[in-house]
Amino acid sequence: MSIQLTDIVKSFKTDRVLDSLSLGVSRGETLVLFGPSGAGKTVLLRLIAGVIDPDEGRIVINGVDMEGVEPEERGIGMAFQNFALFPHMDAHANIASPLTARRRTRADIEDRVNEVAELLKIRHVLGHKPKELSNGQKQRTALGRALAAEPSILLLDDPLRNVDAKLRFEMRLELPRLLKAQEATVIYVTQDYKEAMALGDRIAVMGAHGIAQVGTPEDIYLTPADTTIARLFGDPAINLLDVVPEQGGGGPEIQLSGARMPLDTAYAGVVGRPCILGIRPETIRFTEAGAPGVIPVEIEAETPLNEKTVTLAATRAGREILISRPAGTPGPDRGTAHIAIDPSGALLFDQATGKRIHPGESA
Ligand SMILES: Nc1ncnc2c1ncn2[C@@H]1O[C@H](COP(=O)(O)OP(=O)(O)OP(=O)(O)O)[C@@H](O)[C@H]1O
Repeated sequence: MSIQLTDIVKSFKTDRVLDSLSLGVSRGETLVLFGPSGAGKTVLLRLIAGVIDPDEGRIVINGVDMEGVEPEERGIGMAFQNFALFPHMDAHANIASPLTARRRTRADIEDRVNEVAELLKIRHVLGHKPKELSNGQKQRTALGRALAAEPSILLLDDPLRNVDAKLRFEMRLELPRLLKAQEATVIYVTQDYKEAMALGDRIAVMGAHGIAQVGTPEDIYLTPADTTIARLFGDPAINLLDVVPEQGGGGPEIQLSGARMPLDTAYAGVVGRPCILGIRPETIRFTEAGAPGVIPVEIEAETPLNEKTVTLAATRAGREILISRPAGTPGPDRGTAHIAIDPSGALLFDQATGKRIHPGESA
């Protein structure tokens, strides 16, 4: 492990922001910290950087306990939300500053500055002073400086927050390559789930009391620990319907719109238990009436969403369901339509706690 946090506690007055948090990040891994405002993401980065100290717990970096180790001795590069650029230097000099300090050759510095400026799309403003840069450009310059320094550990606090949507999209595609090429261990904070999924080897989802779930983007998307996390990932959001599974002829099933949707037989233990059925909009498809498990719905509205078309439909009981399909593929007109839900993608959560019910779990 490159970074190992064990039982970290941090309070401000009576407010316990981090409560016994443990987390390990492997060498070369990009770990995304994802969560709502106030969850303690920045506090966690500041603790690792050594700007503040934990009340309890241990921080070990590359095998060395960091207690008493000054921030500048920790070998960490940072780009925080407040840009902290040198105001009298242009963007080029700001990005080059860690390399100049290390007395790298001029040609070396030029190559490195141009490489990060190219990636961050700021080559055209390299001659500008911070006051002539937009917030998004300042943020990218600060990120460029952190990248140029090539630290073995890089802490990035929402570095694309002020960057417009189109650039964010492009950087989501390009940043992972650059971070991998750096071979740095990266902790990357964001509130944008798409950024989290694009950049993270793993994602740590932070809730009110620390880390709610850690896993690969796929783990978090396909098997979220609870309904809150399920809702945070996905656009359109996951469908969540209150249901009570029943015993059918071939195994557990759910009644929807007068039809019967079979559940995986591993869910036999949930018959009679109040559950929430979670269905991702893209796992539902329109189909013909008549086949077993096909559910009739009324189409209410349709809207384009980026590269998808999203349909709002209602069951006979008036429960609304979102269905998404690739834009340009045919869909039904208004009126009655029929849908099929892939049971292998259906998730079940406990109605009382919101926690995901694992297949094979008994009542
Ligand atoms: N120096 C401080 N003094 C008092 N409270 C603080 C201090 N630093 C952070 N906090 C509190 O700790 C909590 C977590 O703050 P933090 O900035 O880590 O949240 P965050 O998850 O990074 O949010 P955001 O995404 O908005 O940056 C907040 O309630 C904040 O008010």
